[in-house]
Amino acid sequence: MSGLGKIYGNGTVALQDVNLSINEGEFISFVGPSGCGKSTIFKLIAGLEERSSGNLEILGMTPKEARKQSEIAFVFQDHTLLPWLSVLDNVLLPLELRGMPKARRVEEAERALALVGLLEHRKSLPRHLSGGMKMRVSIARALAARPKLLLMDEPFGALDEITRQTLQDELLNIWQQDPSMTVLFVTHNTFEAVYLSTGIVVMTPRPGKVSAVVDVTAPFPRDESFRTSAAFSAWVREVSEHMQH
Ligand SMILES: Nc1ncnc2c1ncn2[C@@H]1O[C@H](COP(=O)(O)OP(=O)(O)OP(=O)(O)O)[C@@H](O)[C@H]1O
Repeated sequence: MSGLGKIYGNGTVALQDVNLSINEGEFISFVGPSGCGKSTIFKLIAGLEERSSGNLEILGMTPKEARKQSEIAFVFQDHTLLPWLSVLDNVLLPLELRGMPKARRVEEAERALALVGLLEHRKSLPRHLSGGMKMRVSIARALAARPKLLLMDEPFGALDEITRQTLQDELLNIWQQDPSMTVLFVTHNTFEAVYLSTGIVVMTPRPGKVSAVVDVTAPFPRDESFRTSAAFSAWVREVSEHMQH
């Protein structure tokens, strides 16, 4: 992103001069006050909104090209599963829309469900699953097409703390299995950002700009001992301080 700006039709300046370069395979979290433009950045990346100024390139392509080639997938806080379809059919749906042959579709969907530990629930309906399980299905649906870029907008915001931490570990495991997959993650939770990320982008209040990028250089795999370490607290403090300035 260089000089990236977004002014909505009603005149709201959501983003101003955002400059950011993210390497393949990174796990980058975006934190900042409500309304600072985090979701707007995602919408521009996803090609759902047009930028007003500047440049944005994804894997050497425009957002729309990247989306067409199924290089981008999303996970939102609201799991958006179709209630009348089974777990497997929910995961199959986007593959079907892309015209993937049936046998391959089932193979990819089952691979993704196995990654999130839900293969044995493939025939269940969403209403028979817990909140954490629905989120896992939503992650499986995003992973089924093997995206190069995974956009996650506050995916764990509605979950209880224990489930949230379990899913954080599962997500890190999945990400580590594919070194070329880049994850961009929006969260309001500084602890979550530090635990998951290789880097954290701290944004200013509207109009959103990048106020700091904090590298979290702790090695992977990460576990409870990282969460309780002095280094972890120091990174949380650093991010919080940037958020207050
Ligand atoms: N379609 C739209 N039309 C007009 N203004 C919009 C539109 N979408 C977002 N905005 C405004 O742009 C600003 C940035 O919104 P955005 O949703 O990107 O922020 P955010 O950082 O994701 O917020 P939150 O943390 O509350 O989800 C806000 O002031 C919002 O009201």
